[in-house]
Amino acid sequence: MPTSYDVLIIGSGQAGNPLATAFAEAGRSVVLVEENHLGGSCINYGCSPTKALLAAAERAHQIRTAEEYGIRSTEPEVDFPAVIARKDALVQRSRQGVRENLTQEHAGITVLHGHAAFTGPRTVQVQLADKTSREIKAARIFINTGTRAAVPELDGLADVPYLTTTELLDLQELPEHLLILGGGYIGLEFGQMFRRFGSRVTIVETGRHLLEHEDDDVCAAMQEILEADGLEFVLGAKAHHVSRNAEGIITLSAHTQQGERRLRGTHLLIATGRVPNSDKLGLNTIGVKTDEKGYIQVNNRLETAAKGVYALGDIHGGPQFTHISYDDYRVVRDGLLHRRWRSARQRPLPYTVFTDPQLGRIGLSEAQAREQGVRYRVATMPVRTIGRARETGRTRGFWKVLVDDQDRVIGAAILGAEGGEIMTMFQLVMMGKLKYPQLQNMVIAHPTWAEGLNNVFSKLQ
Ligand SMILES: Cc1cc2nc3c(=O)[nH]c(=O)nc-3n(C[C@H](O)[C@H](O)[C@H](O)COP(=O)(O)OP(=O)(O)OC[C@H]3O[C@@H](n4cnc5c(N)ncnc54)[C@H](O)[C@@H]3O)c2cc1C
Ligand SMILES: NC(=O)c1ccc[n+]([C@@H]2O[C@H](COP(=O)([O-])OP(=O)(O)OC[C@H]3O[C@@H](n4cnc5c(N)ncnc54)[C@H](O)[C@@H]3O)[C@@H](O)[C@H]2O)c1
Repeated sequence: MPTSYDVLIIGSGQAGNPLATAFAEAGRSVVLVEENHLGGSCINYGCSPTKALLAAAERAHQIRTAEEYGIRSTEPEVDFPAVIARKDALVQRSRQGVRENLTQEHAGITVLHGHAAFTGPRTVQVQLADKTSREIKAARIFINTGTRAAVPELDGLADVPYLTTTELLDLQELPEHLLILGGGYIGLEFGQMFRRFGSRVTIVETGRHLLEHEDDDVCAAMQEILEADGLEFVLGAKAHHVSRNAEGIITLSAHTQQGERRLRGTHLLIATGRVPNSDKLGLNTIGVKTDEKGYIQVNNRLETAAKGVYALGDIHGGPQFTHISYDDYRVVRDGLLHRRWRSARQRPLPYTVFTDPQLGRIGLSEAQAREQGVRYRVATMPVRTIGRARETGRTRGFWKVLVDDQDRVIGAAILGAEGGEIMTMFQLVMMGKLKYPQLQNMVIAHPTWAEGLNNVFSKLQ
């Protein structure tokens, strides 16, 4: 006999956890099934651990460059296991926090550890960790199962002990030379991190520039900055073979426009995107549709083709960010619990690449504005013109802001110190539909990064 609940959540991701507590607070019986760690990828092997390690890498960089500020220092000694232990402690605390929130601070939530798969309409079989199974029925089912690293078809890869970010985050020895396949978010964040820990790093990317969705000038500036930090790039490269010799040296062979390249390293990180965890969910038994990559198809209320079944977060194809998954939770909570439906397709898309300096992005890029036929003007400003930048010695990068023919901001790419925070100011400007002359004349405390808002529009093309 299946056990019945009002709500079943599959996956303890960024939408599933708050959804469980919201339904429990509204008096519904909730069961949440997680096959791995509570908290999903962001907490356990995504955003938080990465940013904890990036902070350690930045500290090493600051020590290394302290003499530029008149502070004498020696080359920092990176105690890599200690760096990993600090990250682990943070992850443990966050995971524990999620567990307590679900199981102690909210009545009415049952947490099961196991793998869930559909066996019929609104019915799920859970294979529990102790090898027993449970059948569960629920009036509403929410799929929040996220993604895992995509592994490309590459001759020889099966015989090479490659890493994805999950394994790399638990490494105990610092790679001597890290080869990274893929120059996206993960490639750049991990690349700079390991370079600063002391590894040699080579990034191999198929595209002709990094960060495929950004404007050429932004990508070129990012590449220049990272090259100055000592990262090496092989762009426009088609990797076709990989092998490892008896000494543990990995050789990655790639066709490039300059001819064949054979790149040697001690470790290989695969960072070529993600694939959805939809393949072992039994979706065909209930008629949930997926696209050709396996992402679940949903409407703007996040409903799947099966009645009463919803999909939230990365599993419906992105954009794949924690804040988007969390907003999916808000869409469903408001719609189902408060009868206030809002479209999940109409929302701003802010994001930040956490390199140093960061790239904060909101709204249209210049290429997107052009493609969409939007009339726009561009303002750019080197970060070094901001007083705060010169005082703190953080002068790298530039701000790029687009305005429409009504003088309203329609997009920003902030490559510079605190790029994510400054981008969020532009997001507020866009929300408030402010016109750029209002920013030029706004009284801003001196000397802050925000003062750039006064000046960025002085060179509006
Ligand atoms: C290295 C890395 C760094 C990142 N950094 C950032 C960042 O800085 N900022 C940002 O916004 N985003 C970042 N992301 C992306 C972010 O982690 C995800 O977009 C976010 O976690 C949303 O995930 P989700 O809610 O869809 O599901 P997830 O958090 O992925 O959770 C899905 C859960 O479902 C479980 N599960 C899967 N199948 C089943 C099943 N059949 N039964 C039971 N349980 C199941 C999984 O074990 C997992 O715990 C990063 C990702 C990675 C990999
Ligand atoms: N700061 C953040 O918000 C953050 C950080 C990390 C990850 N994430 C999320 O995680 C997702 C996954 O990150 P990612 O970096 O793996 O994916 P990505 O899609 O950002 O980048 C993958 C890159 O790999 C390249 N590539 C694909 N196949 C290749 C091959 N065979 N050889 C060489 N290059 C190849 C692509 O051209 C692309 O540039 C991101 O899309 C993002 O949503 C976000």
